[in-house]
Amino acid sequence: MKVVVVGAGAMGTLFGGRLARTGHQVVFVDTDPARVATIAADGVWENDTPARCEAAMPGVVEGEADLLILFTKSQYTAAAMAQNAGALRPDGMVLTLQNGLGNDVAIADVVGADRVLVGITNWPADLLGHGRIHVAGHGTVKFWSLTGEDRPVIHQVAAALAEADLGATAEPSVKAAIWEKVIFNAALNGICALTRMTVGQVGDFPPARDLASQVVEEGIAIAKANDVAVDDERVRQSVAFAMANHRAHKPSMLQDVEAGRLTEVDAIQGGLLATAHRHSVPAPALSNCTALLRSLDQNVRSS
Ligand SMILES: NC(=O)C1=CN([C@@H]2O[C@H](COP(=O)(O)OP(=O)(O)OC[C@H]3O[C@@H](n4cnc5c(N)ncnc54)[C@H](OP(=O)(O)O)[C@@H]3O)[C@@H](O)[C@H]2O)C=CC1
Ligand SMILES: CC(C)(CO)C(=O)C(=O)O
Repeated sequence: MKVVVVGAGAMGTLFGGRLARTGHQVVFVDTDPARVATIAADGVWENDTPARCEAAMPGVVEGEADLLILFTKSQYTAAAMAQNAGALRPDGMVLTLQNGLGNDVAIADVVGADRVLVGITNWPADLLGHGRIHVAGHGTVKFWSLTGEDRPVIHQVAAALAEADLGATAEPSVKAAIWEKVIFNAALNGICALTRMTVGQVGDFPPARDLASQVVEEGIAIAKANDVAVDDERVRQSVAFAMANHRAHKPSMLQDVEAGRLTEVDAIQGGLLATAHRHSVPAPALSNCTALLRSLDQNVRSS
């Protein structure tokens, strides 16, 4: 396959690098000229393992790609799609495994719902420098078509990701998994970003761990009020699993805070909170975390 990875950060580097190592032609697209130049010259590196690939600025690649994998932060989804949809051949597909709610719809607005594959991943990747990542544990990928239809391309993409050792499965009931992930991220990414603790440190410190549990319980109630059949125990277990096994990982939202970037609060905590308001579900812990994260973003905007 010819694959364009839009967003050459932590996750783009992981997915693009592994696909390149299993024989796919991978082009990274990123807005940072220094990052693009470094990847074009040196390829990408996962720990000590390199992969050769191409790199380009947005809007330069045209017309040939079978698959575009979007790994920008959610606040840049619409802009990144507007700039890079032309990289796809007319029936090429877009895969989003980004965190948060609403990325799928923003992509469908540009290419049409029948060209969108949507899902989740819990691979923990930390960006060390341009084209260089550390992967703090193992993860999986689940996705399906946005329209819900079963199509051969879903299985072709799943096979390519599985062959690249990304633990991918095609999963028709992905909607519940997406909500379970957003609840997980609202709790863990938010509290790690606010406290600057790693996942393991939050798990070890009872006040932080209890706050994470409150956000999880509120998130479960919000999903159910919105008629999404999340599995309560699976959400709790996923948080406990990350606390035990992804101990050193700095969630992507903490990486944003440390780098002085805007966070994905509007797509993650904000997406859940808007749903809570629509269904009049009380969510005091989520609401307070959202206000604090939006305050951090406000600092970034005014600095
Ligand atoms: N890191 C992780 O472990 C995980 C992350 N995720 C999710 O995956 C997504 C990507 O996260 P992550 O890889 O950590 O993010 P990063 O911030 O590391 O990477 C995103 C990259 O996209 C670039 N970018 C921004 N706008 C555009 C654009 N218009 N066109 C092309 N590139 C652009 C950014 O540049 P710049 O920095 O200059 O803005 C940056 O290099 C997020 O939704 C995140 O929540 C999901 C699971 C795990
Ligand atoms: C890896 C994981 C699951 C940890 O919070 C994540 O989604 C992130 O860092 O954004």
